[in-house]
Amino acid sequence: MGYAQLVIGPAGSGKSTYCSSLYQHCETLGRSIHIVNLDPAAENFNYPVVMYIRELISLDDVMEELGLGPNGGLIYCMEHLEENLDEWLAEELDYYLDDDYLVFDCPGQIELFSHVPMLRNFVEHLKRKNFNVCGVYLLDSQFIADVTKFVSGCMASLSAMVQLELPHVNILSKMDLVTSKRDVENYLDPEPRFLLSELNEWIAPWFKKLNKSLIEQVDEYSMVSFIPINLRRKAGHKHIDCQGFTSYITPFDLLSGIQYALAQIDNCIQYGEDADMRDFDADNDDDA
Ligand SMILES: Nc1nc2c(ncn2[C@@H]2O[C@H](COP(=O)(O)OP(=O)(O)OP(=O)(O)O)[C@@H](O)[C@H]2O)c(=O)[nH]1
Ligand SMILES: [Mg+2]
Repeated sequence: MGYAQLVIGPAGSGKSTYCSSLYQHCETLGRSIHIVNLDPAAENFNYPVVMYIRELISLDDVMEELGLGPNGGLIYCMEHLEENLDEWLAEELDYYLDDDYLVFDCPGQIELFSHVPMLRNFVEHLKRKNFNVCGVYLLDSQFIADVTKFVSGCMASLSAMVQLELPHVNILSKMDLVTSKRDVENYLDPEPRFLLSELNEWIAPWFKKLNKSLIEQVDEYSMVSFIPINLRRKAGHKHIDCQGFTSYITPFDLLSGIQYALAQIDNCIQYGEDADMRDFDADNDDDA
């Protein structure tokens, strides 16, 4: 049994930064994770990779040789990955099976996980290879600055969840950029009624029915809850909250977000439980 996180989310939402922070966090814990970069446009990232899609195909080559634009080129690269799943990925994955933990850093074009089928087929492939996979959706904290943005962010996350059919964890990234404590409290685990009344304040009255059904959708899937993380601020930096209180960021503050997110994700894919069960079975065998 293998374990995997599929790290997705809109362009610039902090996916690659999350992957590198997760790598560092696991390194300090002495826990092994392997990162795979699936972005054919990415030239620089701050983590070691075990697989890198540019070894298979690169966006620059595709754009140059086929005369495609960046988004058409990306779709072409992902289709190429899909066609080569059996050769490239399966061959590489064979090294990473038992109890291995892979983290896939994906490109930020949301069509890849909202309606085009490549990532879904990719996930199916991982499942067939006996991987437990969790979708980790990153949303930039600027989405909570205004309720209309927030609802659109939720809908994009929801469409990824429906399309990929995976256990799903939402992360609100770049929390250091949020200055209003009220926003944080209202949006991390928001009440549908709160969202609806805020939306109705913003949008013309004839959209009320639409607002209601949007919020009902979000509520029905009970996915509107976000784990906040801040990967930018350095320990020791001064933080002044909205009420004017000054505090200093401790290394623990920085760690706690990613630690909590990892625990939630591990729980979704039952990481650790299988090992516990094996230990339990082994103990029972010894007793017998
Ligand atoms: N302030 C702040 N900036 C962050 C944080 N996390 C990421 N960033 C910045 O956000 C920008 C985008 O981060 P990336 O990690 O490259 O985002 P991405 O989702 O991988 O982007 P694409 O792969 O291009 O879609 C970079 O300038 C990061 O330094 C954070 O917690 N706080
Ligand atoms: Mg990236």
